[in-house]
Amino acid sequence: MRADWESILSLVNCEIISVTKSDSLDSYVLSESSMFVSKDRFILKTCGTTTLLHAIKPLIQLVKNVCGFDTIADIFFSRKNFERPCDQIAPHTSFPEEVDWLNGVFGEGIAYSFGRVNADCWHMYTTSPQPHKGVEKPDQTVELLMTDLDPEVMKHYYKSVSMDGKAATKNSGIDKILPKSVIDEHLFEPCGYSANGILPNGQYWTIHITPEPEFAYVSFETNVPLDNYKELFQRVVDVFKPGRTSLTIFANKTSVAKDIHLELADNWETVGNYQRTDFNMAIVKDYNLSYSFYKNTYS
Ligand SMILES: C[S@@+](CC[C@H](N)C(=O)[O-])C[C@H]1O[C@@H](n2cnc3c(N)ncnc32)[C@H](O)[C@@H]1O
Repeated sequence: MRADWESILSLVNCEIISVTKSDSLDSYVLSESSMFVSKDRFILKTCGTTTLLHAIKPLIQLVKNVCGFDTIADIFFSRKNFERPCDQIAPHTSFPEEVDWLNGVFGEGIAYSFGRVNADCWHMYTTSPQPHKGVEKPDQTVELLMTDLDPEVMKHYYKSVSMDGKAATKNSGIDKILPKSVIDEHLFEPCGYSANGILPNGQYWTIHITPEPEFAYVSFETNVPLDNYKELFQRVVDVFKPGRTSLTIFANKTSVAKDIHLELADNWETVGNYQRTDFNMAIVKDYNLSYSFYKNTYS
């Protein structure tokens, strides 16, 4: 199986660094982010100039060959606007190009852009409603994409400061964000950090840090089910102290987080030092979705 994953990932331009397995989830730290595989879900997160969409067709074929599954309950592709779109390789040179490519595989889909398309924004593609049922089990994903990072805070993610990944996890406070997680982390040479956290029942979180001041960036993602993410948001921004961050929350109709969007709209205009500058809500098939953008008023 590992050889199959390696072959798919080679098309994307990334490699497996390490693997952690629980009874319901296999978690992979990659050279360019992370991959999570469970019985009924596959998540691939990449960065840089990787070509993530090249994984889709071989993945569909692999799942058919190995598991006999031939129906996709749902798919989501999302990303923030690129800092340097001209550095990207086809089919990732623009969101319309990515949408055309995805439509070529899945038929005419649904594409949205949230936030300010002339500044910070977040693009999302999913398939059109299908004749079969979508994901019925509770499903939620929360993501923070952070920029304007203080070099003092980013210093933990340099080999010259932290001896290894474990030291960076502890010294930075990442280990306190979702305690009791089994953490698989990697500190790159000379800098850069990736971690996957696993909790029971297929729950995961993943953090990727690019600390170089010219293009510093941190991403946090989890599927931990909560009916309010305010404390979690606060814990994440307390660790990374970004000047700016997006927050996206996806939750389907059976998730405990399904009504969080109303709470967000009414009560999350300011969270600690953070002031919301953009807020969009949408209902996409069985999912409630919100996009918020915050600025640190102290930075
Ligand atoms: C954490 S990794 C990949 C995660 C990616 N930034 C994301 O947000 O998903 C990126 C950071 O590791 C550093 N790095 C060092 N060696 C690397 C390698 N062989 N592959 C990828 N990143 C490497 C980069 O300079 C950068 O600071």
